[in-house]
Amino acid sequence: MKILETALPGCLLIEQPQFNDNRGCFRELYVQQRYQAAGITEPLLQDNLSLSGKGVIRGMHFQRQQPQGKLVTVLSGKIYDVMVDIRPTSRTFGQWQAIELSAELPQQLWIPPGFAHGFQALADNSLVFYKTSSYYNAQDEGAFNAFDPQLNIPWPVKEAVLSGKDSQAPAFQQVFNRGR
Ligand SMILES: Cc1cn([C@H]2C[C@H](O)[C@@H](COP(=O)(O)OP(=O)(O)O[C@H]3O[C@@H](C)C(=O)[C@@H](O)[C@H]3O)O2)c(=O)[nH]c1=O
Repeated sequence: MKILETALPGCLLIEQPQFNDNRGCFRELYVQQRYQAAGITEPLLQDNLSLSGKGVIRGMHFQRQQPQGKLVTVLSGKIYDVMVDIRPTSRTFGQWQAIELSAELPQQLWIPPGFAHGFQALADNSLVFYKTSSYYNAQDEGAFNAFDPQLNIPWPVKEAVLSGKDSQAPAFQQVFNRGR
């Protein structure tokens, strides 16, 4: 397993070994001991799965009191995954990074607690599996608008599909009451 640092401290791109043979392939998605040794020490408590058609944007989401670290794996299709640093004392507060994850490559993304997260599906049937370090709590959820001009995230698919909730999400500055 190869761990690659990203531009945002704490966010990691993980390259996993994949074993191919005449039947197909095999890959371990999470081995607690190994991930803890790689610095992902949070217990991963919940597993989530979402399926999206091309153009779907989910985000930008976070939890306030119980921030969720997320270990993201794409099982089919391809996504443009975006993380935004919302740790109040971070020197990269308000900065974002995007990484493409495809089911064709044995990669994962670790987004630690303290980041907002969202993605756009770049292909139909994009199946995204992610483990989280704290439980989902609808009352604790926060969101800001994926099209916030301050962040200016260049979502690759122009015909975007969002939930009603996400399309009405407030601006980044309105949520955090400060700029970058
Ligand atoms: C996220 C989540 C949603 N739900 C429910 C609430 C709602 O009825 C339905 C769909 O919820 P949402 O519209 O919030 O789903 P979605 O937009 O896919 O939300 C997810 O987006 C990505 C980017 C993340 O990072 C996740 O943490 C999560 O916020 O599923 C749960 O029961 N448990 C969960 O953990």
